[in-house]
Amino acid sequence: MKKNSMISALILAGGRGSRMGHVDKGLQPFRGTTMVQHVLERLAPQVGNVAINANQNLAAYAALKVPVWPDETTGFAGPLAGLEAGMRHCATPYMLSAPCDSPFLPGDLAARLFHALQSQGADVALAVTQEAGMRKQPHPVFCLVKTALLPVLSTYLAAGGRRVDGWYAELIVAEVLFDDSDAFRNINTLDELHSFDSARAPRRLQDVVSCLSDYDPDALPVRQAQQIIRDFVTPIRSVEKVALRSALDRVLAADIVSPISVPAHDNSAMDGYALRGADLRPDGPTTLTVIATVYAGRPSELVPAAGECVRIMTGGVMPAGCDSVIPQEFVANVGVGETDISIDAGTIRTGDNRRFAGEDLMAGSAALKKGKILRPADLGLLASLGIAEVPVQRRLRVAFFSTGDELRSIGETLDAGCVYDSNRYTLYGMLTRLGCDIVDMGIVKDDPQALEEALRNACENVDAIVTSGGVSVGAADYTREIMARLGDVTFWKIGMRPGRPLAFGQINSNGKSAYLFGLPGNPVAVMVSFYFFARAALLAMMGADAPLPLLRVKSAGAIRKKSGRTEYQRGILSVDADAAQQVAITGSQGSGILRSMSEANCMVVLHDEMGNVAAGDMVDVLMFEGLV
Ligand SMILES: Nc1nc2c(c(=O)[nH]1)N[C@H]1C(S)=C(S)[C@@H](COP(=O)(O)OP(=O)(O)OC[C@H]3O[C@@H](n4cnc5c(N)ncnc54)[C@H](O)[C@@H]3O)O[C@H]1N2
Ligand code: MOO
Ligand SMILES: [Mg+2]
Repeated sequence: MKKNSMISALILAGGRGSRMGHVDKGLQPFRGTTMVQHVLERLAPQVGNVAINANQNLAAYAALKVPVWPDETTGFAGPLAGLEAGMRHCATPYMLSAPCDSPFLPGDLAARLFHALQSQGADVALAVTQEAGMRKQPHPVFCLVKTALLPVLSTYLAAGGRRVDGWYAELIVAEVLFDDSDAFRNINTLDELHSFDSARAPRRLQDVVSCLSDYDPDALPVRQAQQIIRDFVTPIRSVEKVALRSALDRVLAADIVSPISVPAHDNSAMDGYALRGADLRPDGPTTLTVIATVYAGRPSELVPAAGECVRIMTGGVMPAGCDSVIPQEFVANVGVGETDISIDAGTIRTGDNRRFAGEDLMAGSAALKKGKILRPADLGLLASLGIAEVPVQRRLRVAFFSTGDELRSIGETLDAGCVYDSNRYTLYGMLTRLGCDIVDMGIVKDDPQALEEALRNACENVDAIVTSGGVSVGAADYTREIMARLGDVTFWKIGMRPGRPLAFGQINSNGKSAYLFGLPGNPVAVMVSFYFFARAALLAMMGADAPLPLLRVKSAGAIRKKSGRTEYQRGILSVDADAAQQVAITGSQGSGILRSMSEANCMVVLHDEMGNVAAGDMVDVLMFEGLV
């Protein structure tokens, strides 16, 4: 991100911190340093210089080696007094402000506000965010103002004005929509501070790994790699409300408690006659008089007396006193005008064909749990509760690219020795099906500068990055070197086939960070590593709870397998002559044979301890497709 030397930044740290128990917010410890230091580190690369507005503990702020300016209007007059102090000392034509309790602010805040201010001829540009289905949320203290407005601000303050939006009402304001509302989160209470600190604390991989007694990055068992990844990633915390249909395949962000009982009344499960079970004679036919008809949606006030019944349709509300329904095909209509019915002894028992109020969902009970991925049945269930909008996790943003000089995109000439890039298409498919917002960054050459640029660019814009290629030990594989330089990334050789090399960690650029999955280049290896490492991690980041069930199936033939490593063989599950399920592997299992994946409908998971498999042995299988 380029610095804009026409802008000075001012960190607003002048408040009383009353919601934090009157502590100085900016100086609160946060992730190894202080809140204000985080804000400073995010702003410094964007602007010419940074200063702080503070009214207490001035020496502690001055220790950050930036100028500290207290309010000139007395009595903790709020953020406008801070802006006034900042503008009075500001030597540049523009001043950017941000509060000291917003440690996640965007790396492009200055650039985007500046662009909007200039292009719209505005006095002030401020950040706004909008979550789907919600109203726009302005963030008035994340603003860029023209320093020349100082006299206007001083006049407003002198007249007793204190509200930031009140002052803006006198100005031309440009609003800039940022799509990451997480970035503007401010931390108001000590509780929030502590929960952020522990929940999103950037742990080092070293700390996670040190919990394992027998860690060997060059011979890491699959289960250990999965555990390290699971322990390292943390869920995103941004929630949005969406209309029910848009919630399909999204991750539910809060428990849903049933506001009503479904069904709301006892009702009939059959078209037939509602009756009192006590009227049924055990020793001979029962004759009952039909006194009315009840249709679904049209409850009746009638209360049948002994010896009476009511014709009822499926879903019709059970009349008071009735507890059983006889389907109409089991009765004989008798009597004059067929007003009576006759039921043979033993045809039904008391309570048959009656559906109870709340038997599907009881008012006040948990209908759906947070973390569930909403499938068609869940949409229906929510609809049955009359719920029109659902809180879901915001979509995870994932960038991906392929690395390698030998790669060509489809549409390009396939030069000698080159291959078409297929990994970007398998990754596109897998990420899309997982419900991620994807950014396809194309092919990146085996060139250190291009790789660094691509990784930094991705890091500043997404939650996670998936790359393919360059993670083994080849001479042109710069990927490892650059990844390691940009953050906390580890390189493993995992005890598995295919997919042995894997890079995993977190990289940083301009105050932003993103998780990184450096998958191996071989076309089958990239898919297998995605399914068995990246998938679970991305789901965990989405806050989703979606374990994969393994089926146990008979192997149709013998399979060669080395013990001491996990092998993921591509298989076809079918039924044999006795209608029993069996699985056969799909011919050549090389890591470059993508056909083996395409022909397969499942993966045979052969665990570490297993050796060769004989025909008829039971093996674990993971199906590629679900029902929908
Ligand atoms: N001396 C060693 N060599 C290799 C080892 C090893 O341990 N020691 N591991 C092998 C294994 S296992 C794998 S898997 C690969 C992984 O290699 P890289 O991640 O470095 O990937 P590349 O070298 O860039 O490419 C490998 C292979 O895959 C083709 N490829 C790459 N990207 C794509 C793409 N987007 N679309 C289609 N095909 C792609 C590439 O052309 C190479 O053929 O390393 C082994 N070597
Ligand atoms: O593990 Mo590599 O994936 O064999 O090609
Ligand atoms: Mg390589």
